[in-house]
Amino acid sequence: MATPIIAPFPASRLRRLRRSANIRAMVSETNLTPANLIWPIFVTEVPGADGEIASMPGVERLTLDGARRAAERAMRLSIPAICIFPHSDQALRTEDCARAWDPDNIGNLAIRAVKEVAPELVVMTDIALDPYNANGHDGLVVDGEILNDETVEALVRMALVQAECGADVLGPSDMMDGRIGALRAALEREGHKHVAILSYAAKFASAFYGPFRDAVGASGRLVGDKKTYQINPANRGEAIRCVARDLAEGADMVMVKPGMPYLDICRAVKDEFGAPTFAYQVSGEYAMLEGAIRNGWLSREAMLESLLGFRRAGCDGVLSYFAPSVAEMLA
Ligand SMILES: NCc1[nH]cc(CCC(=O)O)c1CC(=O)O
Repeated sequence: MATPIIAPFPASRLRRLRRSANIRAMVSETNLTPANLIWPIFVTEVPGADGEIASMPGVERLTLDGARRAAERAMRLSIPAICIFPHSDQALRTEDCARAWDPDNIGNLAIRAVKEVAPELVVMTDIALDPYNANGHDGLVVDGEILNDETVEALVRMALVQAECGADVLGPSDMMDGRIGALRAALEREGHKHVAILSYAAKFASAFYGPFRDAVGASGRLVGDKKTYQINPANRGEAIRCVARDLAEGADMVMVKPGMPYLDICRAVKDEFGAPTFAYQVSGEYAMLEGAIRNGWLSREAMLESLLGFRRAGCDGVLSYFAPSVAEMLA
């Protein structure tokens, strides 16, 4: 950035350009539009499990019909993309995670349902085994170890089925090594060369995922933690290396996750690589803002301000549970 020349006071009065809404609009450096939003939704196959998620007030698990309505709502609000997260039957979660590549699992049914009603809407998916895993981990667990290479093979099977069902963008959120290269090669080989990969490249081992694990029914199951595969929140250099690696393996877009406590990483990633960069304002960030808003401790402006912060930090877009309410506010 060029160093701005500032005349000494009173020649320079920075308040001149803050005097009215229109003059502020003229010099606004960043903006937030619905095009910057990706809306994550939860879809359940369990009768009676639809409805509000206690730790995410205002966010619901949807039925397939609810997912169709959400897709139509996204289109009406000019939100370009939704991201589908499955809530599967607990009784069908196994150690081999075989349902992850079942074409009729709830995530895949939801992809097809959404594409039926909104073929233009970009459908993003999650690639990780946790929604179908008996022990809540993103990878296969044998004798307490999260296996890397075997998990990558399972993720490839899962991804190909999602692509077959019509997914436009795959979101590997598992943090295994080598998965981007393996996914990209398999997609090319199997006739899905146009399917994009938005890698959860800099995904930290965070306490802010708690409400999400409630939403997908993984909270009570998770044995231990995810620190052997997700990044230590103390590490910035490692996050940059992860992004470099995933881009080199063929990721089309990259993500930083969580969002608000990691805006320095967003800025560094955008400056370093210039690739399409997204942040995930995760469930815990949503819960703390929405909780405070519902208690009257914060105004809804806080939600807009938080999202603008991602834009200022260099993000092209944000996955946010606030997406539909923000798009409504912006309309
Ligand atoms: N594959 C797991 C996954 N995919 C997205 C999220 C979190 C999203 C959120 O908190 O909103 C997680 C949770 C985790 O890693 O435990």
